[in-house]
Amino acid sequence: MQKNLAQVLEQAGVVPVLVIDQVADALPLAQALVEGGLNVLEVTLRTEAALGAVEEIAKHLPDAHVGTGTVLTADDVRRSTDAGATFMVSPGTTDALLDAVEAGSVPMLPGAANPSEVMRLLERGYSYQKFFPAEAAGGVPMLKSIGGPLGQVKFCPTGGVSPGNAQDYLALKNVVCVGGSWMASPKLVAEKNWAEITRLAKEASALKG
Ligand SMILES: O=C(O)C(=O)C[C@H](O)[C@H](O)COP(=O)(O)O
Repeated sequence: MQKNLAQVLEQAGVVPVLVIDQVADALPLAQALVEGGLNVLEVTLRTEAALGAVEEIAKHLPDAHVGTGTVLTADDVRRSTDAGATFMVSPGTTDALLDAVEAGSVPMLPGAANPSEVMRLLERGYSYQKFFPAEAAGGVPMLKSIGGPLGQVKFCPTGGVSPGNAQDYLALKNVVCVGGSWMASPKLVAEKNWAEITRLAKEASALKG
């Protein structure tokens, strides 16, 4: 169920988490990130422009894997699928959300923040999970501890991940990639500073090692 997603995440390294306010920014932003070596992009469904942005990237940038983030409901699953998202990411998990995902065709990276949530997702077959909010929920020590009894689960920690701590996460055996917004901050996007976004993306992509 998460098979194709696993391959995408294994090569991602760092996944930019994007908040896009204007559809017109989607393509230049995605191009800037891909040029910097980051080709797995999560567009959060937090703005009116998000689905249009996903459509644009999916249609015009075949080198990128574009997914949706902040997927909370069955309706978000349907809208993500219609827009051409190749994966979805949620901050946490509900049964209604998982039911909708499993009835559909687009793989999900569901969110968990503690061992019980991790176990519940594992029971339903999700061995790749987002660890959110990573820093606030215990960061590197928490993931190391979870990796003892639940070593078969691989995580994409997101939330508070930065250039200063990304490598510590990526060095863990149970971390497949990390997510973060630092290389495409709302300020840089508003300024259309694509060159700086590419520079930060290059730095981030060098962290994969
Ligand atoms: O929107 C979602 O679905 C989320 O899960 C939240 C994002 O992953 C974080 O907001 C990114 O965190 P920062 O890198 O600390 O900005």
